[in-house]
Amino acid sequence: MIKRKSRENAGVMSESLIKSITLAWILLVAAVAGISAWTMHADWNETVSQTEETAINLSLSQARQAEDTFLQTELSLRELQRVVEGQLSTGVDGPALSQTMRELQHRLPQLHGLFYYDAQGKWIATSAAQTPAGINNSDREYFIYQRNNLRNSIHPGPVISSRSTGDLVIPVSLRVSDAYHGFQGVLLATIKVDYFRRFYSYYEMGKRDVLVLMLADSSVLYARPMPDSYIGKNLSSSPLFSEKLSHMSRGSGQWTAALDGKKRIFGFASSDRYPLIVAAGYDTQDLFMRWLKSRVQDVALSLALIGIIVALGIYVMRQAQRSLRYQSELTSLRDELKKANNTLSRMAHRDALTNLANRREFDRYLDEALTLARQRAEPVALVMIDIDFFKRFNDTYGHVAGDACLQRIAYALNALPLRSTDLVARYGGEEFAIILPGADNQHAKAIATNAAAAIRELHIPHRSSDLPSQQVTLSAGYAAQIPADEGPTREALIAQADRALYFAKQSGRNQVKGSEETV
Ligand SMILES: Nc1nc2c(ncn2[C@@H]2O[C@H](COP(=O)(O)OP(=O)(O)OP(=O)(O)O)[C@@H](O)[C@H]2O)c(=O)[nH]1
Repeated sequence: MIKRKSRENAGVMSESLIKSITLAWILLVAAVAGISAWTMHADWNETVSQTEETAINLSLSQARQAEDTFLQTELSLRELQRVVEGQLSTGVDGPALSQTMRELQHRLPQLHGLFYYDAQGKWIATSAAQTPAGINNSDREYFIYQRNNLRNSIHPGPVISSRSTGDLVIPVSLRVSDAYHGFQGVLLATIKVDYFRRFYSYYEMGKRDVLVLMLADSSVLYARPMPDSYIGKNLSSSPLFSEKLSHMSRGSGQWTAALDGKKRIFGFASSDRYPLIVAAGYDTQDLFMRWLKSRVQDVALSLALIGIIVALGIYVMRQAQRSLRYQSELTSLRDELKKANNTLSRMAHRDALTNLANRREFDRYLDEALTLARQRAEPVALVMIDIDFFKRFNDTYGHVAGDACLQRIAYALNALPLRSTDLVARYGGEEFAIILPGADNQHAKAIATNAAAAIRELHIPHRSSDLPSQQVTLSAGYAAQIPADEGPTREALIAQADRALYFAKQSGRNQVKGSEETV
């Protein structure tokens, strides 16, 4: 029972230890994985914000560059406007104006051409080598815009294909008015889309990164590295126009480009002077792959660390299981040893047949009782008991029955109403003894008489007994002494009780005699 309990305890302990190790292990792996993931996440966020910063800076510089390009163009147009408006009353000198235009164009590499159309859209002057005949430009967007708009401001329009050369150009127009603000035609400068194409090609960008120049109405003027088919595309569905530009002139963010449906990290800037916007977008997937490549070492280190922890955890777990197994085996070995010790100790002090104290224990206990009695000046009594005609019982009923009879007698003696300090022992063979510390003759006689009666009450048949009851009986002799300093010794007390027993036998058996009767 005790053994099972201690095994159960060991089992519960080992289970909780394994649970603790597993929990600590999982927590450690989770902590390392969490810290690594958090570090990577923070690093990626830092990369994104740096990229946004770069995108804003690129957009700003390109917006400034576009602004300069348009400003130079505006200054040229203003100069031409002054000349044309000064000649309106006398009639515009087309060839001279064309010459001025050629000189101006020569100074500005972005210019594709300069033109003046009168109020009906007829070509009056151009920087081109010759004025094409029969072409009318009154249907162009810029012409209609300037005719209907009294504001004296330049108007960059959506990209068109030049009617003179077929090139893609950005038209920048300025109204010509007379003194009464009457419409007197349109001055037009066309800026080569190729100018921006060449300029944007100087920047090192990824294959899927974009740099886009747009008008404020969201139409594309040029988008690098997209083909020309993207020019003129309307991007009003982009978050750039639907959210960002409504409350900021420059900024950044991540969104899916309306241009081609790819997710990018954007920076954007709009011109303060002209309705122009530049956006630089870095492909999120490309950036992530580049970032991941640069972090391969960190990822490998984190994975290696987690691997080491997992391996260590498995090793510790195995060691713990092994030592727990050893511990459990040791516990059960200890239990078995304890049990064996108990058995040995019982065997050393107990009689194997009757389980009463044996002769060795009898001697020890009687010595102890005598020493104690000597110290306290109290008496010690001893009752010696011998079964009557037991040889005959064995002869009659056999040795096995004799053993059983002795066991029943021992049980009955042990069941007598005795004090906790009294001791019943098997003295030897069919002889028993009762040590009664603190008992006088009277007490000892009572116990001996009770013992005789108890055996009689067992009614064990004994047909070869000389006694008329033909049942097993006992004879008992008792002696009580207050031990003096020099005696009595154990042997003396035993001898006294033995003499009384001999007297009881002599007196016919089945009776109790005291040592006082033998004197
Ligand atoms: N069955 C059995 N018999 C035992 C045991 N120990 C001693 N005896 C027997 O007890 C008998 C004792 O016989 P005796 O000493 O002659 O005494 P008795 O026959 O009882 O005669 P009285 O004492 O004079 O009445 C012997 O025959 C022993 O063999 C035992 O452990 N088991």
